[in-house]
Amino acid sequence: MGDYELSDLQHGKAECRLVRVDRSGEHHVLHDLNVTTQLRGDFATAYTEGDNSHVHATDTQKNSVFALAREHGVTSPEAFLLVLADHWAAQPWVTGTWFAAEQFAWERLPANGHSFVRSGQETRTAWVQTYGDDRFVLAGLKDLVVLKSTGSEFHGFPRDRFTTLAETDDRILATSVTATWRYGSGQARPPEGVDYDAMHAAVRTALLDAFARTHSLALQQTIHAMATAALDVSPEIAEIRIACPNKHHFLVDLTPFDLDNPGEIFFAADRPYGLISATVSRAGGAGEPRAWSGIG
Ligand SMILES: O=c1[nH]c(=O)c2[nH]c(=O)[nH]c2[nH]1
Repeated sequence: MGDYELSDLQHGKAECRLVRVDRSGEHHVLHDLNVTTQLRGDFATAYTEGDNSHVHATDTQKNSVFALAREHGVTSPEAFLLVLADHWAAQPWVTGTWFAAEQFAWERLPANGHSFVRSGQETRTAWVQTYGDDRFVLAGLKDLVVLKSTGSEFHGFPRDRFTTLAETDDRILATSVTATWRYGSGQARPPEGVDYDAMHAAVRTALLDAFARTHSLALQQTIHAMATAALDVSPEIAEIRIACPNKHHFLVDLTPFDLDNPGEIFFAADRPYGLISATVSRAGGAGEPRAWSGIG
């Protein structure tokens, strides 16, 4: 047998679907989460020898999601993941943890205080990672689909023998935003007292506003404008990553039908699509690659 090294081991329960009904007020409040747990630590002998004496069963981890939700409630996904992190980081053989949550939005129906309709196309996301006593909190959203029907140009790109794309000074710009930002200010700890719900709402608004207001010369420029608008929301946001597919809309040639097409009829292609991303951080701020480890 060769000489091999084992690394990057982690285990946990993926996609625990947790719904919590808060009945404390006059109207019920729903939190609908998809929670993933992962533990890192001294678990090598489970892999090399099948010795499970250090393995916190993924079933136990799943149970902790539901029981800790009952004990601590769920205010925001970030706060709930911090509860899980504090619990698991303190267990034997655990040197690090990684928790992720997707949150689906529900809106109360007017008829009464306990009927809901799923609202919002996008999903709110959150991650907490621990390395010993260090804590990192990331928040974000995905599948935020936006479109502007003018105010977008694309020209000045290099032309070579493979280039066929026409330059345009008026096109549809459409994308599905994935944005992830890190709360922090230098120390490997999230800032104290962050209102994660309010902050999330403010960043979402800033992203949408920047998308709408930026007269775009490239999706790249729009991404940069959205990222800087998000950082402008609060000094508690240290860095943000944005990834956007360019959902191409091609003007259809209607001349075979003796029709003009003054920017009215488009073919919405679903693939291939451009895929454009960037991270924007505060100048001089320490990047924290550990906070992003494992996050796509
Ligand atoms: O905004 C754009 N950025 C690109 O990099 C690109 N490439 C492309 O073909 N169309 C576009 N549009």
